[in-house]
Amino acid sequence: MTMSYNISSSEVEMEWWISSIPKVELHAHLNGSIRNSTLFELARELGEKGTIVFSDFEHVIKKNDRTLCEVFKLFDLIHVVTTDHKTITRITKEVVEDFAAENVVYLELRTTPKRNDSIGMSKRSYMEAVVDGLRSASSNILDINFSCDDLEKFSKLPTKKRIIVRLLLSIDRRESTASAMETVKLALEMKDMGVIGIDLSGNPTVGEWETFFPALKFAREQGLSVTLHCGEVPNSVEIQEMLNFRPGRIGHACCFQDEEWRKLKLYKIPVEICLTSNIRTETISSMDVHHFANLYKENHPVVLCTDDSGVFSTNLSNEYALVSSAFGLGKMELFQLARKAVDFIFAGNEVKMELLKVYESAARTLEYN
Ligand SMILES: CNc1ncnc2c1ncn2[C@@H]1O[C@H](COP(=O)(O)O)[C@@H](O)[C@H]1O
Ligand SMILES: [Zn+2]
Repeated sequence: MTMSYNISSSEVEMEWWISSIPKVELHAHLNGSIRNSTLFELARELGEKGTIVFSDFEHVIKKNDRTLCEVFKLFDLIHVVTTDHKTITRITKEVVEDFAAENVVYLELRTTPKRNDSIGMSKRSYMEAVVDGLRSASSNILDINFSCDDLEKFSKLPTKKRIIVRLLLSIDRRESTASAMETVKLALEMKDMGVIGIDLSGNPTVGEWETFFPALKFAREQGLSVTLHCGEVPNSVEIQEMLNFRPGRIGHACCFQDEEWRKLKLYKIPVEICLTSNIRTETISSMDVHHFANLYKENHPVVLCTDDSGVFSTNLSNEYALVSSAFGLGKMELFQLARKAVDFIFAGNEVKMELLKVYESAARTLEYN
């Protein structure tokens, strides 16, 4: 008896093709990208020790439809399970290996440095645990202290095992100006460990732009790149202030009014598009009204990203497949979309040149029909 599946052979072929194109991921939160299996394993261990009640945890984790506010409650829960040095090292290693396995060749991984005095964790020791995770990843990862010679070898390394990783330090919107400034100073101290920028994220209904502005301004003056979660909820005043700051990129741009679209396009600020995240958190009601279509049509800089691949059960290949099925992009357009993302990375020209070589070589071997 033959089994019947809902997926056609052409869809399977397309999935395979998408997984084989080199991809660039610019918006991935470390703790949101944790493997489901790891999350359950860690929660079960803490349940056995009596630190948490596993069944309560399981109930929240397994829930599929979550509003944006519920997602932030979930993150607080994930942090209870993940925030110790050993676990942070482990999940960093796994997240990097997972991205490399689907042919992500360049990853800007972002995470919020956390302080927890009760376990001797400072923001710095948290970040050192992340860097240890990068060092222990089994992929041919070019992350820290790479030399130009290493970089030149990159495009010749075996596919699905090679990845360049850079780090962005996130400021959580619950933080004070002093705490945000501490994160920026840490980023500056860790420049030689792959840190290249700052992200502003966290619950968009919490905190004021004025609180973060001094730290973000200082970051930029000191040569760090800045990306902002912008317009996840309607807030015209804040969106305008963020756009006037002229960040290097923004994430989401879901709740923009006409004037804000005009400004975004005038300033040509690249947008990190997170389709599954926007649909699952109901920030956008359905794919057919998603702003990707208009931005893409108008040739505005966009880059497809996962946001929280663990929490939203997606990966970058799946985001490309979604764009193909929802907006009708063919193989050539998908390849060009992936390649164009190189223009918007925060790493410097040497890395860009090497990534372009990866795309040149892929363009010669891939078939587009
Ligand atoms: C769904 N859209 C989103 N909007 C805003 N912030 C988000 C987010 N998804 C994740 N984060 C931010 O990233 C943290 C988890 O990773 P790290 O602990 O930093 O590694 C969350 O606590 C939140 O601050
Ligand atoms: Zn995000």
